[in-house]
Amino acid sequence: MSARGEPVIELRGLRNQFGTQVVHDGLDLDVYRGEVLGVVGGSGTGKSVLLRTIAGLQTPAAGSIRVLGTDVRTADLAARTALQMRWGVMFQDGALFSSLTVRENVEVPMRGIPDLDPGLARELADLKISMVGLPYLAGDKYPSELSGGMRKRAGLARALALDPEIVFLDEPTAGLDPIGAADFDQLIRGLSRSLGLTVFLVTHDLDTLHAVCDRIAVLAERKVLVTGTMQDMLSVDHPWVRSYFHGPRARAAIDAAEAAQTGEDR
Ligand SMILES: Nc1ncnc2c1ncn2[C@@H]1O[C@H](COP(=O)(O)OP(=O)(O)OP(=O)(O)O)[C@@H](O)[C@H]1O
Repeated sequence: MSARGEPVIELRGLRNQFGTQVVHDGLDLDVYRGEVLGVVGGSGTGKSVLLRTIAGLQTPAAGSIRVLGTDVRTADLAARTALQMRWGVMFQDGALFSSLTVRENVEVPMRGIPDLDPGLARELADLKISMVGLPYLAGDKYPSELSGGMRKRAGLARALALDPEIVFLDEPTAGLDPIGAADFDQLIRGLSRSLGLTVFLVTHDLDTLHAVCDRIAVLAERKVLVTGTMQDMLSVDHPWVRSYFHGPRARAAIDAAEAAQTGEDR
């Protein structure tokens, strides 16, 4: 798909630091409506910090963050609350409340909707649970009764609870076996296409980049070093980018993607 709609996330001059450790400095990034952007980078380059900063869970030291046209840093509380209802976040392992059932977890974001009928909230939650491919009965289960893959799906259902325009996913396939990871990739791809979602996806998983992402942003040297398609990444002359996109794992991911494409073409 074309990755050039209207920008829904615009970062300019972003700076994040913890004490004397500067994680981001002068970071610029645009994310366009309807695209799936994969964010990659070496360990500790600040991928999760970036996600948390955009999603309003962390305050940057400097820079501007516009999401869906609103300046997150200067907006008043009402505007920020309204904005937060237009995105969903899925953390690694789902980050579910262990004392709540899956259905109750999915209902949590709906508590912000005034006068929402409890029966309707339940129906909406069940709809989200089925959208992510969980069996109906999973709604009554507690997170500890689910597999890791099911917990991730439940986390995704909760991120989708309010029909968001943007979804932030932090390493969605980490810890899944290859088949589970491939299934999850297909789920993300399918939902992003059918719902027109913009997806900001932090990952280490080359298969995910191939299967799901329209564009890739590489974090290095405290900023977004480069953005582009997988094809673009292959010609970037930077040590980390070269070793990541040309290493043995990259070769295996390219082979797998080509095999999948051949299967689709038949
Ligand atoms: N709340 C915090 N307080 C202090 N330092 C932090 C905090 N959160 C993150 N950091 C530091 O910021 C840096 C970036 O962390 P982050 O988790 O974003 O990296 P990452 O790129 O997601 O890494 P990985 O690929 O290993 O998950 C790390 O050095 C980390 O220790």
